[in-house]
Amino acid sequence: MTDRRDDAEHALDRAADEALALFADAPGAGRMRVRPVGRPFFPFDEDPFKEPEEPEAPEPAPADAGCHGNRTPWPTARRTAARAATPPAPRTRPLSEALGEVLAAPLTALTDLPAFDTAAMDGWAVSGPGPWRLPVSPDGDGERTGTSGTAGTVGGPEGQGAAADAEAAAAGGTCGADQGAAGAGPAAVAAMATGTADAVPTGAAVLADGQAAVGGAAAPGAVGAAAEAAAGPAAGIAGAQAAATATVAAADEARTGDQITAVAAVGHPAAPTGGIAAAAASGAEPADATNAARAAAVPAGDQAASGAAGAVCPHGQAAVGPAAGGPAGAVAGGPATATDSAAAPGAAGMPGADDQPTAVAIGHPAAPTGGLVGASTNTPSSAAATATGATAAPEAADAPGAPTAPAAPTGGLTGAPTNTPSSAAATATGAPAAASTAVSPTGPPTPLLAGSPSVAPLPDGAAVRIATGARVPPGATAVLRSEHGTVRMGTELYAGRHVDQGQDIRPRGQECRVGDELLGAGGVVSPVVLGLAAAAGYDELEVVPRPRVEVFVLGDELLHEGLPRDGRIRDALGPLLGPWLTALGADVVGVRRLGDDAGALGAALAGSGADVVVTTGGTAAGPVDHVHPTLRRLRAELLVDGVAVRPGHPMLLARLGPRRHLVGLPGNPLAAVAGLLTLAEPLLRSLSGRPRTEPPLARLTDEVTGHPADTRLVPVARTRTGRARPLRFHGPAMLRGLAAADALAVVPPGGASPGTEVALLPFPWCTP
Ligand SMILES: Nc1nc2c(c(=O)[nH]1)N[C@H]1C(S)=C(S)[C@@H](COP(=O)(O)OP(=O)(O)OC[C@H]3O[C@@H](n4cnc5c(N)ncnc54)[C@H](O)[C@@H]3O)O[C@H]1N2
Ligand code: MOO
Repeated sequence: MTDRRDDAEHALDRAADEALALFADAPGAGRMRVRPVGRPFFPFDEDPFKEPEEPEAPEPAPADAGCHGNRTPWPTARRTAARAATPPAPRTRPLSEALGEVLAAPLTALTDLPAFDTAAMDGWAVSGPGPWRLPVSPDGDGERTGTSGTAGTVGGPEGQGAAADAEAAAAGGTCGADQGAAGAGPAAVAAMATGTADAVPTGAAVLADGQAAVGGAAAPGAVGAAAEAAAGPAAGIAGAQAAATATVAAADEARTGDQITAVAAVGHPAAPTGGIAAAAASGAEPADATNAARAAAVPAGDQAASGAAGAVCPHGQAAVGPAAGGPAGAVAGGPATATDSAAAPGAAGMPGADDQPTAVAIGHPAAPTGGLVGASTNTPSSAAATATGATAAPEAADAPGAPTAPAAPTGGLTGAPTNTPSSAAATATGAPAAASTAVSPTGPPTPLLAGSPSVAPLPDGAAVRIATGARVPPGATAVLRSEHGTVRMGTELYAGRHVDQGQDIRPRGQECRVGDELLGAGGVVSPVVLGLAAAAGYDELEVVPRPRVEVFVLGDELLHEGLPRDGRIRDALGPLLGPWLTALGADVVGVRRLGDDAGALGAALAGSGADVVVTTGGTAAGPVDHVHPTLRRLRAELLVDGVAVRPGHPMLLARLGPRRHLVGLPGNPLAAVAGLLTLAEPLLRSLSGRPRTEPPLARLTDEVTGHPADTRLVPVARTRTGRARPLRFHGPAMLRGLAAADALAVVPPGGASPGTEVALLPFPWCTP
């Protein structure tokens, strides 16, 4: 059946081809011949894509060129178009505006990539052969398990607070986009925790949409500033931003042993009253608690609190244990995963703020004292603020009146529509005393997170929790994946399998070194190039500006909507050409319908500021074909006036002035596309700085009857085996074959037999 249909199709194709040949007006119609199989066709024995040895000046069209004159051979026409113009001077464009433009200079790495050794997996950075010792909390507590964090869920009697255990926050303290906003709702929120920095790099900041959110570890001096900022009467966004800023700055200066304050601030853009909920943790020095309390003392107060905790989302819609609370603050319950915590009833009780139903409490079970704070921000690249130091008060989870936290599908913290590229992390502990580093035997098991500014060295035999993307500490020899490690006694880490040196560490410079050429000049800036450029440190790119192109659609018979009627037809080229030209690298500044009005065409040409004007129709010598007369009047120079190609032979290329050109496309739609790919494509390629490329070749599945003297351009579809199948409905006025095609095949005079290799002019949206 298929074969018979194919046969029928091919018979139709052949009939159409023969009809075309019969109507051919070129001399030598009787000399029809078929090229031998296996030889690429380049009409006139010349490769149309090959650069000649000597650059040629464009040849002016012969005086008698045109419909019946000495039309330019197709390969020459393409070369002439390619040489008609040169690219303008490059310019610098921000990344956000460079898409589709062409690199004027090579893209050279401004940094090593990765910029530093990073963990490729979540797990532990380890030094030397195992087993390894893990850091421990001051109370001797270590990690509970090899792979999951511990957390308690609770709200105090006053129902306030959220605390995040370091593990839990890192693993699941998220503000997933699917999760409902909770906590402070539209109000701005700030959450603050005090404690002791347990590692130099702790803390960082997260700002999303500019409104929000920091978890920061701050030196004592900075704590007050941050607190003040957060507590400012402006509250809301301003306060949150100020807090964020202050905390970021402070975090950079934090040193081991510093008393720190983790501040998480979120301002919602729509915050009407600007209330800030500040959550202060204790388990720290009283002075810090005071600062924290100051931060909490917000005029709008409905969410203000001390001893409360916050889980913060970058967009600020979410997630805090917002309400006021007693000094007892948050409390911690038993072990639980972050997810459990989030879903747990009463996890975040908050009476007195009925419309703030949620806060998720994740208290560290081992936290010795005081209210605590966990602030967790989350973004795609992950961020979390963590705190420990909650006081155990298991009964608090059942506090009457405590609203139920919504069952968040994932993540330990309440969610808000969120996720932004910015990210950071903060860690704080409620440890009242001594300094600790990531590997201190007295320090808590603090994970190293992506975005940490610096990393303390890891001594031989030690291990520390690390997240994917985090800097690997100096001295680390490998990363042990979390699923491959087992923690015993809380402080000993065993590998379930052999760990190779360097395993799961992405070494600095693995992808490129600073100065490496990532892409050559002439590359088109694709979405991927934008990403690569950003990763490599670029804010802007040097590009060739897109040529400005204006399309003039000529023809009184054209309708722009509805069905053909009264002898009039729809304009098929206006809708087709704009996007096609854009895909060829043009900046299409307009598509104008000018009818068949010589005056309007002249005025439009004279007034156009485009680098290239593309006209459709009016190229022949009919009574209302105004293109030639108008070009003559404007003293335009005809570079190509008619091409020995079917369809489309009346196509033309003219120079309107310095750096201004016109491509005249015939009105028949397939003829117009033939002109587009013969003249406009090479002209735009040159103007936009795109390099010339070798045409793809493909063998024909079937014979194509040739024109005796002219090149034929035939719509073809690529088969699964890479052959080119000539398509039906390829008459000059048709679009149907073109719509099913991937390319136009270049068939030389005389035609081509099945299996013959021909050059293709691919459509930009199809892979060759
Ligand atoms: N005496 C001769 N007449 C013609 C010759 C020739 O050599 N000697 N060549 C024919 C060929 S080949 C072509 S192609 C056309 C080119 O003519 P024009 O460029 O002047 O185009 P028009 O006459 O304006 O239109 C031709 C045809 O296409 C239709 N058309 C025009 N614009 C559109 C559009 N935007 N969307 C859809 N269809 C369009 C128009 O209605 C006509 O049917 O000249 C032959 N004549
Ligand atoms: O070949 Mo025309 O018939 O250029 O469309």
